[in-house]
Amino acid sequence: MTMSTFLHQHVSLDDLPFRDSTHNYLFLGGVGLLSLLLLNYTYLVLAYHRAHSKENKTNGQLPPHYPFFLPFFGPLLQIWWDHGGFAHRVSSYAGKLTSNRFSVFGHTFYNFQDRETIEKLFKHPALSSSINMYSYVNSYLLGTPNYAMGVYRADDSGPFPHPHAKSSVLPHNRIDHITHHSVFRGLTGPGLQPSGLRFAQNLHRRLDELDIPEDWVHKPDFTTFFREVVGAAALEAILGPAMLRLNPTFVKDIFKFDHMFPTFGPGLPRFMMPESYSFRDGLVQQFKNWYKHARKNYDASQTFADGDGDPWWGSTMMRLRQDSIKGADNQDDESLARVDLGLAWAIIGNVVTSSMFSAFHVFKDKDLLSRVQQELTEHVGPDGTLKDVDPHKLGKDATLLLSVYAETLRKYIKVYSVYSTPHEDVDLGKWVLPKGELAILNSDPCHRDENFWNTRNGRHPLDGFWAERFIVDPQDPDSGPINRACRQKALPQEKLASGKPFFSTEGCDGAWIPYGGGFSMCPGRFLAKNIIVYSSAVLASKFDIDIEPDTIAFTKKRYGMGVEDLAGPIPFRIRKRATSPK
Ligand code: HEM
Repeated sequence: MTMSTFLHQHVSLDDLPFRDSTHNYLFLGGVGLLSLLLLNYTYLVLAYHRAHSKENKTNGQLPPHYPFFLPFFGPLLQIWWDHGGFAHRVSSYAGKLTSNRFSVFGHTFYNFQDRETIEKLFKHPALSSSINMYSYVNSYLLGTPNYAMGVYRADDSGPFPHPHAKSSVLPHNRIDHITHHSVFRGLTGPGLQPSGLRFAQNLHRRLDELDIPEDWVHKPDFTTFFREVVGAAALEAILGPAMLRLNPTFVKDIFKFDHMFPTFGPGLPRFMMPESYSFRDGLVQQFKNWYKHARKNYDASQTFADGDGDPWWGSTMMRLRQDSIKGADNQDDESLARVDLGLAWAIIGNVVTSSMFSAFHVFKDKDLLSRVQQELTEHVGPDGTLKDVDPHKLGKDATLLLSVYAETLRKYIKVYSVYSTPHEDVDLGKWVLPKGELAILNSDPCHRDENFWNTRNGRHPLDGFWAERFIVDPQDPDSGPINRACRQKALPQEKLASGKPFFSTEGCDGAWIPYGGGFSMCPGRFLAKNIIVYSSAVLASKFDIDIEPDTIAFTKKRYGMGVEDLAGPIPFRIRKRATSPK
């Protein structure tokens, strides 16, 4: 029976709201579609609850499908409207973090958020590669040309020195391993301590150049101050002075790029965002200019005394990437400049604003500030100066500043990390991740898990900032980051025996995850910690700072990429401390 016959037999047109039949057909079609959608949605909701009711009874299940009213578009509207709210809904069930999957435009995402699963996921060797994420970032966000993307898309050999047994990728095309090896060497291996020391020198030099007087000076924006001082010092520590000298607008440009970064996410073509595309091309050109110059001038004899840096390539890591990455098929200056742009973004993308927030909280709370200053005096001695302190050492010893650092990342880092399994299904205990599927996890719901974190019975809510959250006081059983019921790991005996309060993230493995986790965990995490702790330390010891606003507003435009975008400037005033060390 056609729609028309059905209408004539069962429905009088007078019952319908429109005079002409076309509109009435459309109206009825709409009602029919809506009913189908409602029926489908009711079924999905029931299936969802049913799946969660068995959640703790069986192992190896597929995570339940999170129900959406519009099947194909999934959560798009919710993400657009309130990404953070959606992330929390899709990550919990009956007040507890859990795992769910959802689909957008036919792509399924396995959203793993319960702690036990996250811990298993981080340890599973089949999930060690971030090559999928890498491919997406390189092509969509950085604009790496298609001819060069082939090796990224084809590499299923994994990040380890030995390729996966089922992979046939040639050694020189093992781009996953090649890139990881280079950043591990530069950021977690022999390059780490020298980079930190170069950062410290650059930071002191840049602050000295500002020549801040002993009388108050007003500045329009604390974030811009951090970009120009901490951001530039960090970039120079890795890319070196020549890059910044040759491209005087580079520091400003990379932060502008950071701001526009999310707009490249959906992969819109050039004609829809020509200005952003050509701005990004301009940045890539800055890298290419630098390569030419560094190749011409580099001389191994000029390597710095730290054994890692040099005046042209900045660090051994940047120099070695020239050969290792370009050794893979179809790589050239253009493609290398794109991935180096990505690395430069990674250097500043989160650490600069996180450093700013760490300092923001230290200076906003006068009591905290004086305890930080006291801690620093104990480190450097009454006549000492932070110029003599290795950031790597401070990043291990400064208990209070370390706790401020960890709490800053807990509160402000809202980041997705992505995992995939190209060769096999992965057993994660309660849940399973099928071969070829994409797992995601989001730090935000974990960082605000009321069931896990210590809030001292609600006195230090997770939306707030508690500078001491990550300090364990052996004399106080209620101290430390984890609430009593969730503490599973024993704390280091020698630290407890010392009787002195100490910094700890012990036992927070699947809960404090600002850097992702597992093998593909952020390799810049140690440098990031040292930068954040050292920046607050230097400012607290050298300057008085009054920050105007008490709270900070965000745009919500880059939820899931780390620190969110600030909605406006943070005016402040600054002066040199009368007792400031040199
Ligand atoms: C607060 C600061 C930072 C945060 C929150 C952060 C977070 C992250 C996260 C979540 C990832 C993805 C990890 C994964 O896929 O599991 C990542 C990757 C990466 N980060 Fe960081 N990061 C920070 C600072 C830095 C710094 C300072 C550097 C460099 C000096 C850096 C270099 C990198 C690199 C190179 C990657 C890609 C690693 C790969 O090859 O897969 N990060 N970061």
